[in-house]
Amino acid sequence: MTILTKIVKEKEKEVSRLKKDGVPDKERYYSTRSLQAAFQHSKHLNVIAEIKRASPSKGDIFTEVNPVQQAKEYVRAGASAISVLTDSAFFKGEMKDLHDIRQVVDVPILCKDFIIDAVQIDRAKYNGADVILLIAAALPKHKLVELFFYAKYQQLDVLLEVHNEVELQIALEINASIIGINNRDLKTFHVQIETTEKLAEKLNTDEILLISESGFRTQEDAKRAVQAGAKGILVGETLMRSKNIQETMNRLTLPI
Ligand SMILES: O=P(O)(O)OC[C@@H](O)[C@@H](O)c1c[nH]c2ccccc12
Repeated sequence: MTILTKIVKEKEKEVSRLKKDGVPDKERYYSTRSLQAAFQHSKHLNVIAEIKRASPSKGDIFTEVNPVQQAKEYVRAGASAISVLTDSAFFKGEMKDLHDIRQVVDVPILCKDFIIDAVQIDRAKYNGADVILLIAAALPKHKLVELFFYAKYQQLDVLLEVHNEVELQIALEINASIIGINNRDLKTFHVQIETTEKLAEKLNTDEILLISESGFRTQEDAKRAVQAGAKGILVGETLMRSKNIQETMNRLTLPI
């Protein structure tokens, strides 16, 4: 069984619990901020800085992090958006992290989770997400379509994540306007920036907002994303391990 299959199985249990208990805090309402508008015409590479305590591929990364302080520091250092891993079973995150961060930062916030049901979209929305992630590899097309439109209806932006040509084709058929190319294969954990370079050729990046995800460490990596037409990069581990977030951000925030 691949790790993705394992995670999705765990999510099925989480969804049944959520449905049974109901989504808490339904009364909260946040107006959402568009990541698309903020990124599409920007003159520099936008960094989506991620709060990532641990991961199945790397184990513990920075479990004692104070997510609110970390997010504030990201924004101070120039992050265009914050990604919060809210999965607890595999990434040691919590929905509360997202909620708490929403109280203190003004940039768009991405709820990074394995969404397989609309109830998770409700929960993300009620906790202050502006953008949700949908992973093409995790869902059949009809389900992707259903969740995509449900998120739109909830006025959320959708980052549709793909890793190969078949998934990219599906994203294009759905008319996704923000596409994330994950350089990491969620089945093998193998990471290569080349994935973005190869798949980006099949996209009109003037019309579709391209985000390159995973594996960014050096300025050279960021340069390759810019050359492929990406307007943003999603960076987790490198920032979580950084001893000087400002310096790391400066290194990655290249002009476009
Ligand atoms: O830590 P990295 O290599 O910078 O990667 C960040 C981000 O792209 C990665 O966390 C990610 C991309 N897609 C995902 C889907 C689920 C969980 C995590 C992810």
